[in-house]
Amino acid sequence: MSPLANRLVTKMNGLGNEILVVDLRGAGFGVSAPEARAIARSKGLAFDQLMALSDPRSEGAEAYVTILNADGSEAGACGNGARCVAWTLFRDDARDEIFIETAAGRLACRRLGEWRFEVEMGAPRLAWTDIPLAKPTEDTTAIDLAFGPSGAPLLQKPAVVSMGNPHAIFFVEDFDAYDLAVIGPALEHDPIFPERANISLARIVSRDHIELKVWERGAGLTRACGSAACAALVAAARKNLTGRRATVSLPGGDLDIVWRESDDMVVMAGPVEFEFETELDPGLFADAAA
Ligand SMILES: N[C@@H](CCC[C@H](N)C(=O)O)C(=O)O
Repeated sequence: MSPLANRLVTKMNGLGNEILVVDLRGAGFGVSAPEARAIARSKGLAFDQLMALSDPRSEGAEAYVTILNADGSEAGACGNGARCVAWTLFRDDARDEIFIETAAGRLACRRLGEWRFEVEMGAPRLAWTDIPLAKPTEDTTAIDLAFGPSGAPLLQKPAVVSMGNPHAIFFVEDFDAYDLAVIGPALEHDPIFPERANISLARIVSRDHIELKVWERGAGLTRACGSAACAALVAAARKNLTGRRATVSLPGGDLDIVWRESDDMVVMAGPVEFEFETELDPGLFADAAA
């Protein structure tokens, strides 16, 4: 039987990005890719990202967080998930700031209100090797990629940004001309992205407002993606389409993003929602090798 059987999980969402948090600190085991896929396939617990907490690896951090997409792949960053993890950690804690660790680094999380949190998502990584791209590319604000969806204007020259995970952002005017569910999978798997990529369509509304839709690597179309919102603001600011602070409107709602000049840090603020807590049914893992 899977050691995850009967473990307590917390179902939350960040702007409709479906998040499952499982606290495995002290347990001595994590969540395997087949186990993650089995939970994601289940009726009541389907998630976009599963945030698995294990023991912290450095002084002063509350937990190390492994981020798994619905397809079982691991991601370096998840902004909406980080806010949900912060909510679970702040639940019985009077402090207003804590630190979590992820593959992308140590993130400071702050409570702004009962259901609102801020996360320091790290500095963006902008070299082609950081994304990574398959070939040397000097200008990562407009890479050599074009895609011609049927019945819509050509998509070309996306900006790319790593927030600890790879993002490609196409700035478009005809925001509603594209079916991201159709073009997303092809772009996610384009050979220019050896580790695949999260694909965004962005429309500049004003110098401090961006509209964004995201096809997520390993999860598909989601209602919101925090790291994509950070990447979009960085890409827009680098292209001088916005300043270094903007509201990013996603289908699930708004995130406030700031790219701090003083230390290069990208800071994301937004809400979370608690849905329910339950134990993992042992039956879920009957075919977890699949
Ligand atoms: N929804 C997340 C991003 C999750 C990871 C992403 N799909 C990847 O594989 O890089 C967010 O809120 O940032």
